Amino acid sequence: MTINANETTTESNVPGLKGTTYAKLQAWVDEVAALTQPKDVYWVDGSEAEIKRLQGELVEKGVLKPLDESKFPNSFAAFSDPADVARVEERTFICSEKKEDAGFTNNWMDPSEMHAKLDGLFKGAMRGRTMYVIPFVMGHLDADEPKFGVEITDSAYVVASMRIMARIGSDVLKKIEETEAFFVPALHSVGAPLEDGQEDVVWPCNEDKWIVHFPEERSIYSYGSGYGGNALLGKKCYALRIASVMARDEGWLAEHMLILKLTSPEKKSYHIAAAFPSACGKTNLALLDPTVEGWTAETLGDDINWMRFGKDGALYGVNPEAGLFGVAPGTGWSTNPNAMRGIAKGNTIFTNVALTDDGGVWWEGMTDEVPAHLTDWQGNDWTPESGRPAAHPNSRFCTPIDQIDMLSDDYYEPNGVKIDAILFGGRRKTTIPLVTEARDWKGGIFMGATLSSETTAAAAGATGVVRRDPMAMLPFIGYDAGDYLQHWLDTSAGHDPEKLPKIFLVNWFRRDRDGGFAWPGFGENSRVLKWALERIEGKADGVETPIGVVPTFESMDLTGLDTTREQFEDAVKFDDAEWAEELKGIQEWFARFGDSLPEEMSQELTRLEERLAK
Ligand SMILES: Nc1nc2c(ncn2[C@@H]2O[C@H](COP(=O)(O)OP(=O)(O)OP(=O)(O)O)[C@@H](O)[C@H]2O)c(=O)[nH]1
Ligand SMILES: O=C([O-])CC(=O)C(=O)O
Ligand SMILES: [Mn+2]
Repeated sequence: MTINANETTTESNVPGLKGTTYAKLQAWVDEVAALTQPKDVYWVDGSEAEIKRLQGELVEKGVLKPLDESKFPNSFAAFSDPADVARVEERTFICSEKKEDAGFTNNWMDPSEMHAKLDGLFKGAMRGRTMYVIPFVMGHLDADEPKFGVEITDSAYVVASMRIMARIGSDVLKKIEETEAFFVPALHSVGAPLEDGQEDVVWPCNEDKWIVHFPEERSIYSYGSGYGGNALLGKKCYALRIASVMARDEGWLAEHMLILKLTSPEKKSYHIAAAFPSACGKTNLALLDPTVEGWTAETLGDDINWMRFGKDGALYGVNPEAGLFGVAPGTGWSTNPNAMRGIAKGNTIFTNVALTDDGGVWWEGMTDEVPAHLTDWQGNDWTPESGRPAAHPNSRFCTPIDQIDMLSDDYYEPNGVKIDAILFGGRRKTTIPLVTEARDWKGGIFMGATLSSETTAAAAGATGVVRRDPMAMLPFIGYDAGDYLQHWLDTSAGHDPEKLPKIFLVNWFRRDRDGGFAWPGFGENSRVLKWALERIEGKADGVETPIGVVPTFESMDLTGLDTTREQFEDAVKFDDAEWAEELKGIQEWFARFGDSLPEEMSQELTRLEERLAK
């Protein structure tokens, strides 16, 4: 077996690294190679020459379809197996030493039993394939304590995607070596070994899927899927599940949040973090085009926010990712022009979108006009009469974040930005008003703890079912959910309440009496953010309800919108009957925590019960 796939070539600019001087890493790579038996091992250097070569190979194999250069330069479309289109929560495990440390929200298996299981699955799993070694860092390489990882994968599509989503390659490896740093070992295989002479398929994967985390070991194993959050292990697996455990142990917060900077007409800037479940509007809000007069927005992150308290007592957040892995459907020139402009610059991998006849891509909501003919994500002819979506509902674009024109310079700040407000939000047709201000910090944590949302296509399983999703972290908390809530309370305890971010609950998805969206959403959400920031400044009115303060018709800047008082009421109303139902849902939810529910959360529930009973 050669150490580098192309070691024997004589070109001077041969891409790839020649292994590592760091014995601990080399030993792990050797051990994995011995187990998985790849045809060769390739160390990813992250260079331009390397990615060009990989893209060429992927195009030749039909894994990537190049798009028309004049429309989407250096961009490609990939099409997954129809059974490998989203995260698989049922197949995701937290294998803590003790079952109770995984909590009731996670699947658990005894770590030694799981290791035995994984050894069996990974044995020979990479036969006939190249094993790629990707050194990566989540967050900045010059952060105080850079968070390193090394992903081993047998998928070149994963390499190409990781190169967009994280900082990878030779600089990272050099720093790991120099500092003999701790790194999270993250092993991925599509689980489709090739026997001698066996032809590969375009999207190899395995029916049997395992997404496994060992929190104490800080290690990740992913088997059987090539898709997004299952396979790009720096993202959900590391930056949320493993990082949430690191954060618990080290006193910080790893959250499923966007970060947005907003500047008022008076040139005062604020940073807003917002936690919404998958496919509930993070990327769209992160790329907000404000419609409200005089306000400007800049992006810092669209999915993950690592937060720490600074010496000054304020909370600082940083986006550890380098790309966007955004939901394509609904992202369009009218709803999200900032995303569209970024994508149009190219260097993008699209997965499971539809193809236009002239070498472009299309998905539902991209343009108002629907093309007369497309090739759908499964390769079939498609016309508007086909009666099925052309793009998969969870189709995605994977684009470097620095292509976003509105990217804030603060994105490059290794220790992050001061967070002024936190929004928790979900997708609810009823019950949850457009925006509600929490009474105080603990009331806000309660809002996050009881957050609920209808399920979406971002995860396999039924969609449209209301479920509780604490801080939008239900599928991503790497330990016990009650301990996670307690950690939010503990890390913030003792801090000056004046310095803590103000918390709001939002819902862009409420329906009006006619069944349509009660609020126009997207860029118009800037009006809601303006109201929230004016509440912080003590400048906007609101009405007290049992759940918190909601805006009055007069307090919300609706200039230029034709929203009537009646429509606005539909969006913001607090409804007794809906809340009688909601309370039951919250009580049932909290009952599931058993002893691990923080005392302060049951106190908050009692207070809510009292206010609702009045
Ligand atoms: N009605 C309405 N739909 C929205 C709004 N914001 C986002 N959406 C739609 O919600 C879907 C998901 O939005 P995203 O912004 O991609 O969600 P996300 O939270 O980033 O999703 P993940 O990347 O899976 O974590 C898209 O189809 C959007 O068009 C809004 O304000 N109103
Ligand atoms: O993880 C993925 O595949 C995509 C994503 O961002 C999410 O589902 O939240
Ligand atoms: Mn997103």
